[in-house]
Amino acid sequence: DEGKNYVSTEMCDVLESLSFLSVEGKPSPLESTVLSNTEEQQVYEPLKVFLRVRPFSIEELESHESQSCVTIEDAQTVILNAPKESSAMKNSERGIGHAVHSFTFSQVFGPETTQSEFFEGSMKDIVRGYVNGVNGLVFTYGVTNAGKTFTIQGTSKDLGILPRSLDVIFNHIRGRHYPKMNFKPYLSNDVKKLEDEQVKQEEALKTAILASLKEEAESISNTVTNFCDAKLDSSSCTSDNHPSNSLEKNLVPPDIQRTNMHQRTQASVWISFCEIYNEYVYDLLNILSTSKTQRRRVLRICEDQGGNFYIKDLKWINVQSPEEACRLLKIGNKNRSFACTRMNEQSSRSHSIFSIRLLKLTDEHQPRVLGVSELSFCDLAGSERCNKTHVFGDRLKEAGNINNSLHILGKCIAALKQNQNPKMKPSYIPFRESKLTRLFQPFFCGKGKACMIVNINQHTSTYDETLHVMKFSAIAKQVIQKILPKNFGCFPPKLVGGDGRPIMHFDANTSLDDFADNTETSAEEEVDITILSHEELLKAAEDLKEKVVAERQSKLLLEVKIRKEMAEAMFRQLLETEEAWSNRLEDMKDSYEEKLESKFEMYKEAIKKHAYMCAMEQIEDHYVPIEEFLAEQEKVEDRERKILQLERQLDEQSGRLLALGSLSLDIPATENNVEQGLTDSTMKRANEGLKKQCEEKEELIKSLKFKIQKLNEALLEANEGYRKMAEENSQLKHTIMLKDQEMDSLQNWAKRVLELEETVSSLQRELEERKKHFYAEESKQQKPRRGLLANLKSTVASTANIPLGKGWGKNEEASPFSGKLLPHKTKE
Ligand SMILES: Nc1ncnc2c1ncn2[C@@H]1O[C@H](COP(=O)(O)OP(=O)(O)OP(=O)(O)O)[C@@H](O)[C@H]1O
Repeated sequence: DEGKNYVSTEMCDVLESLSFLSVEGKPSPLESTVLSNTEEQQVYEPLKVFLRVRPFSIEELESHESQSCVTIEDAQTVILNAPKESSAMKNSERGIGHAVHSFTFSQVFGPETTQSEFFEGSMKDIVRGYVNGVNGLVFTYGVTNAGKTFTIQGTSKDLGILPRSLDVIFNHIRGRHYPKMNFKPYLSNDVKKLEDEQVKQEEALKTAILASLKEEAESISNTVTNFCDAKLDSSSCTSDNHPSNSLEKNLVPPDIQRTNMHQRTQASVWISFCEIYNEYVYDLLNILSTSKTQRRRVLRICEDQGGNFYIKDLKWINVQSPEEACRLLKIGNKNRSFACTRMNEQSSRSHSIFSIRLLKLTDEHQPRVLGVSELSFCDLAGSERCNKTHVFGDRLKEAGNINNSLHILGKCIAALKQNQNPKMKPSYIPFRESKLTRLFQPFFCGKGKACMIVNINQHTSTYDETLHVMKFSAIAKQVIQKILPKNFGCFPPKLVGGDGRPIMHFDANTSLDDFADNTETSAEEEVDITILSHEELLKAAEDLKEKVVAERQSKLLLEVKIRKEMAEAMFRQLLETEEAWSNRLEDMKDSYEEKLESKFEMYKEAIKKHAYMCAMEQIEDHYVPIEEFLAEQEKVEDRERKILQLERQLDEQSGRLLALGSLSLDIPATENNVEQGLTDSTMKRANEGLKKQCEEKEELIKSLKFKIQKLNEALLEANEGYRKMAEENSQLKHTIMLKDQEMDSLQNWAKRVLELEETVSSLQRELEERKKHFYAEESKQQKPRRGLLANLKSTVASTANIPLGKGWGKNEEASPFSGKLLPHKTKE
């Protein structure tokens, strides 16, 4: 199945034959066809894992180290035999694991392999891909003293893969080397065009860095010359005068070399060298002052828009020859050891990364950038584990960090392996969990080609660690890499000016937005305190204390401010709540008052009615019929009229008497006396009658007033009664409300109970069905049984008229056989 993913070997060859440095900005017709389909651009191939077994040193041979641990079976296979004292052997004796393990690799290089053989056998693809524009990563993995640094850097007499690769690269670009420094690598894959002033700064920086190793410059150039001389002597050399040419010829296909001669492209080579120590990144090309108080600057890992990580502010130095590059390597090593000496550590305690960036430019008056490719060599720290090394303090911290980053590398590789299996659930690849894996990420995500070199020694004392390394590499070997072969075709570099702003667009799709500020993964400046002296640490502690105090104060102020704001907010909320409640209270009061008033009116009416009824009852006792009253009234009126008439008559009579006064005094006087006597007596009677009636009426009025007073008192009493009733009424309402709430909750519970009952009944039904199904299955299975037990069971079942399965499952006590049969069934 994996084979389906691979583009055929021919396709790989075609892709690789498209030289990164041989085209003039436009893809060749062949390239166009290859790149027209995105699927076709991708090449899938397994991660190359090479094993290199270190030879025993003279001392080791003299101390009679056991030589039976590692056996090279063939060019791909190696066998590990656990020595007696190893944990692997002890475990295998206890039945855990095996004492012998076989591992396969892309290629196994035995102890007798020379540096040159190893380079040719392992680096061909990577360097060829690199000069063709494919990014490359080579990392060495193994325990301390296994030969990792020897493999990458080598010695001055026996150069490792790094100086050899440099030599091949420079030979490849010979005659087309871009002499200026005005195009510089920028961010992860971009190029910055420098102003003249910046170019001068670059040159000054380079001179300063190289000057720091001036005294050793001679020996470096000797080293490279030695290497060339060595190559001249080697059997692999051809008659070519330049030894490196022969090496290049072996690596770069002849057709590419031919093509290159006629192409007008140029290349600019830039170098960086850094280390990751205790999860801090340091630039090894920084000029370190001799002052012990100077701290090394910690660099940050940032992420560009494409999600690629790069080291911010890492120095990239332009090199014009492999000698210069080797000098920078030496300076980096010196800086590393200088820092290490100050920290009293060994070189293997950090991961070092040496990178070479190749910028492809057009050969014009004003060159354009065609592509960027990067080749990185990573010398990983020794992979031994803390428990084995018995370390404490700083060493334990180092070991922890190393183990952690290697562990995360292992996790990433395991996740990559798992993700390429379509049957398995894709898992998260924890690239971001360590600085090392962050920097490795692009190489495992199609943006480069990685290759792993596993270094082992044959020591019995480190057998368990070596076995661990081998197991790790066995997983790594199964990882399939997806490679997008044309770096500049897939990830076109952006060109920015000295100020970091874009100055040229390489294609129509590139916009200014693409140059937005990159995201930094860590916000704070990191400082590695492990490199400080006691006094410095005390000072740093004091500074930190002050910072803590200041921080606490600011936090306190902030807290006070927040609390104040919260209190204000709460107060506002309380006021609002209070207002809302008072409004509600007012509304309630109004509504109750309305209700009370209406009730009060009702009761008033009722009381009025009642009072009227009572009054009517009382009035009945003194009832005077209206007709009688009217008749009496008429009588009174009649009498009043009569009185008036009599008074008028009296007036007339008196007038007449006055007129007759003079005529006859005697007679009229007598007549007058008689008439007056008559009138007086009549009036007296009438007055008496009237007085009597008036007295009677007054008495009636009095009694009526008294009744009204009584009625008023009754009304007051009724009011009081009404008030009490209203109070009772509100209490009753409150009680009813509480009861309603209880009722609601009871109803909810009842609903829940009903639901649960339904669930239980459905589960019971399901259980019943399953039981039936199970019994049916069981009886089917039992049918073909022939034998005493089967007959016995069927007999018992038929006799007891109980299904056999049920008898076992439910009626164990009822069946005499059940006790014996049940355990048998459970076993089945
Ligand atoms: N293939 C080899 N042939 C000869 N000598 C070797 C070989 N490999 C390693 N050595 C020697 O073994 C010693 C340890 O090698 P080296 O320093 O490269 O180990 P290392 O794995 O890088 O250790 P560390 O992790 O501590 O840096 C060195 O003296 C080196 O010269």
